[in-house]
Formats: sequence, C-alpha cells, structure tokens
Amino acid sequence: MSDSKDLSKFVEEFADQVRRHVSSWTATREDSPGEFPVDLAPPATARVDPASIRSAADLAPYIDHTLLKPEARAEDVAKVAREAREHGFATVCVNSAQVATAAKVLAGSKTVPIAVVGFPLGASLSSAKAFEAREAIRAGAREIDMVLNVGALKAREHALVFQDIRAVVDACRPVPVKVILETSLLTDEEKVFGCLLSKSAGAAFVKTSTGFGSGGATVEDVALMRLTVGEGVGVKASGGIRSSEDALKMLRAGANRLGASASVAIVNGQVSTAKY
Ligand SMILES: O=C[C@H](O)COP(=O)(O)O
Repeated sequence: MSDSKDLSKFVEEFADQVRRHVSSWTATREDSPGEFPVDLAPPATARVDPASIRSAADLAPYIDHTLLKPEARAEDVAKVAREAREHGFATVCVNSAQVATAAKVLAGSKTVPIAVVGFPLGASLSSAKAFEAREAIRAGAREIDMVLNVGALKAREHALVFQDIRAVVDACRPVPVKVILETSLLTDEEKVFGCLLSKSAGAAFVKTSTGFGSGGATVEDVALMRLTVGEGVGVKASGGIRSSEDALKMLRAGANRLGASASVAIVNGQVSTAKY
C-alpha cells in the first residue's frame, strides 16, 4: 500500500468502520481530567523539519533514551539517566519498576522519566496495564508507552483493542500515552487499524516497536503511520535505530520522536554495533 491516494481512501473507509466500533464505548465515557496533579505541557506531535537538524547532537531533544533489558540494575538505570541529563534527551524510557530510580536522577532536569506498560507482549489484562500505568505515574513517569493487544488487533477485535488502549489513556490522563503497535507482526492494514484505534482512543503517539520483537522501525512503516494519524498525533520510531543516519531517515519519514538504546552513539555521530 505504498501509493498515498490508495492509502487515503483506505484510511477514510476504515476510519468510518473504526468510528462505528467505538461510538457505543465513547458514548458512555467522559474525558475527565485524571487524578494526577501533573503540570505537563502537551508533547509536540507534528513532524520535525529535518533541516533543523544540523548536527548529530541536534537529535537529542527528539530521543527517548531507552533501557528496557530485563537484566538492567538500578545502577544501570541511574547511568542512563545521567547520560540523558548530560546530552539533553527528551526522556529516559525504562520498565515501570525502575521509574523511581530514573526520576531521582532526573529531578530538576528537563528530561523526564517515562515507563513502558504491558511490555513487551501487550497480552496482559487491560486492568493490569491501567494499574501498572497509574503506579508508574505515581513513581514519577511523565509519559507512558503501552503495548496494544496485538492478538486482538490481528483477530480484528477492534472494540477490544480500543477499550484496552482507552483503559490506559483514562488511567493516565493527563499524562500522554504512546501506543506500541509492534509493526513487525502486522500487515499494512493492521498497522492502519492500530493507528486509527489509537487515535480514536486518545493516544498522544503511535510507536512502531518494542525492540524485543522480530523487527524494528522501518521508514515505510513510519511513513504509513504518519500518513494515517496526520499531524495531531505523534509518531515514535523505535527499535534498531543505531546511528544519526538511521535517526534522520525516521524523522524525514514523519517521526517526531525516536526510541533508542544507542542514543549516546547517535548524538555523538557514531554507529552502534549492537544487534537488533
Ligand atoms: O522502545 C524502544 C526500544 O526498546 C529501543 O530498541 P533498541 O534497543 O533497538 O534501540
């Protein structure tokens, strides 16, 4: 589905279908502010002008510096948080149990801690994802990256996918939620549905990958996701971004946030040799 006219038609048709799926649900919900007294500016969602990136270091404000390895120790998280402060990354992205450690190091800095939820499979209960998100926010997370219910998306159980995302969005409000699609497991049609459902459910961003799946971010997927969500929702490219060249390609394709564990190499103009 590379032709953008075909895609626009596809999006139009399926947007209607998605709206029908979700209208009964949204009718019963209120977009009330959440219980967390967080003073947050809404994150930028529109695409980045690649001409504004004049050096590798200019990429830093668009990068979520990420450490999600199961073997990461508190001292590893603290190190990543110190690196993020030093380089001026947008955020530090860690597992929910490690947010407090990151938050401590980041106190008083512009870089904020963020947490993944339902990670990496997306297959846990919506209530568990919502609880995890709420607790992560209590521990200091200022954005939440959730994995959607991939199996339900592939089974075209769109109401279920919507409700799963909405449960987390409601639990987090006003903290922004990014929805990880795990694009390497999806057809183009499923990617478009994932984006439309995320947007309808109030997600601030759609995000390509966990970094733990069978593939990471691709230029084609990022372009498809940006075309689908428009400018009012952000697009985060993540998984396998290892150099400033990779990063720039993603921004050119329409990403406005990048998730990477190789962030320091990226902003230093080096290429990380870490395998995907
Ligand atoms: O959410 C972000 C990804 O986990 C980062 O993946 P990466 O280690 O391939 O950069």
